Amino acid sequence: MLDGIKVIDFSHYLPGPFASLRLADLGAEVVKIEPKTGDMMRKLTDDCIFEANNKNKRSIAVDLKNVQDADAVRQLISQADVVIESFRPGVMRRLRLSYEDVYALNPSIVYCSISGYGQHSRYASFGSHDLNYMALTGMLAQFKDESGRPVHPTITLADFIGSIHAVEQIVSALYARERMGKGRYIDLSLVDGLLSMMTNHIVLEHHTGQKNGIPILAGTVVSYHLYETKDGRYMALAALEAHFWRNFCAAVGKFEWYEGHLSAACDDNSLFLDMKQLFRMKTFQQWIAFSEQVDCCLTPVLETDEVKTQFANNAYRKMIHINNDQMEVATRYDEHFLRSAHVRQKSMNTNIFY
Ligand SMILES: CC(C)(COP(=O)(O)OP(=O)(O)OC[C@H]1O[C@@H](n2cnc3c(N)ncnc32)[C@H](O)[C@@H]1OP(=O)(O)O)[C@@H](O)C(=O)NCCC(=O)NCCSC(=O)C(=O)O
Repeated sequence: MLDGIKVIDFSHYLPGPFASLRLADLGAEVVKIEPKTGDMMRKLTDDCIFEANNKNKRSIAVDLKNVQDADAVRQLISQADVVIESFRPGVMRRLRLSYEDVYALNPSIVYCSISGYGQHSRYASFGSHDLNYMALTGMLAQFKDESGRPVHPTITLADFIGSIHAVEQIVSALYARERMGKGRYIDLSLVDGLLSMMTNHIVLEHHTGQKNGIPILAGTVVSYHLYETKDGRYMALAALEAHFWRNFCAAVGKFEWYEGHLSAACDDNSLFLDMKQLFRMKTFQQWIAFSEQVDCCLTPVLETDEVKTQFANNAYRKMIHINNDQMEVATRYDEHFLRSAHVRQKSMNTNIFY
């Protein structure tokens, strides 16, 4: 879909690389510009993480502070459609690779700067990471333990949402360029991307005082809740509509529960106690078997190593697959793409990492 689009990607860590991976998987030709010392993600974590976020791209290692290397990169940019960078604001200007510098070389460029706080805010010069963005947007406050302490997230939501936000903006800018003949600059803040996911929480609290988002989706009713099984695993029941709840009640032989569809998930409610007891009567596997028979929005809460095996649909869609002995997760479903994707491309010169 993005065949013929050339992306020069200076970004490091996760948000920019995952954005350019998505563009590569959509057909763009991506050249990753790395420092000669390597991307930080190579140093901070396992190689497989670097590979997973940078497959399907070419890569060159250059010293951007060296005049010859910088000129070679400018040459690449002059023929490119998109530039992505995610340094602290000001870095690209010092390297003489700011939007204005690049625009002078290639006025139709779509140039996306990814940062924590935007390019010009009071906080722009501060370094920052996913945990900071989660903390500053109210997102982290959504994950608390029973004593009210925030739980350290084990997924970098701001990074991933920022990547998708960047792709959305870049693809829109490319589309606008088709119609109007002009590129543009995108000032993409990871906080902004995450904040937009807090829309419902912020709006609802402002207008009604209601905390923690839409109550009916936040575990407050019996039909939309997590239940523990006999063997200590969990099932996610999301029978929001009356017909799903009816199906559930019928399948467990409890027609008398029907009226309690949206009753409170609290221990004062005998129906909730009965539901908890019911779920503790069967094992996780027995509830999985039940969930595959009854159309009631019931699913197992899977561990990471189970997502491929315990939900047949994930295997059927081939989003997770083994390619040349490497575990891969696709960025989108497309039968043709999945057959041909992820062939590692050849390096551009002798300085390359792969
Ligand atoms: C991630 C950062 C905190 C890292 O901060 P720093 O380590 O202090 O790096 P900076 O970006 O300030 O500067 C990078 C420096 O490396 C130099 N540099 C970079 N590439 C090159 C090459 N190829 N050659 C020579 N020099 C280079 C660049 O010129 C800068 O030098 P000087 O000009 O001499 O300074 C920051 O980049 C940042 O806030 N970025 C925006 C938001 C972001 O991406 N956050 C991380 C999300 S990922 C995440 O949260 C996570 O994974 O965890």
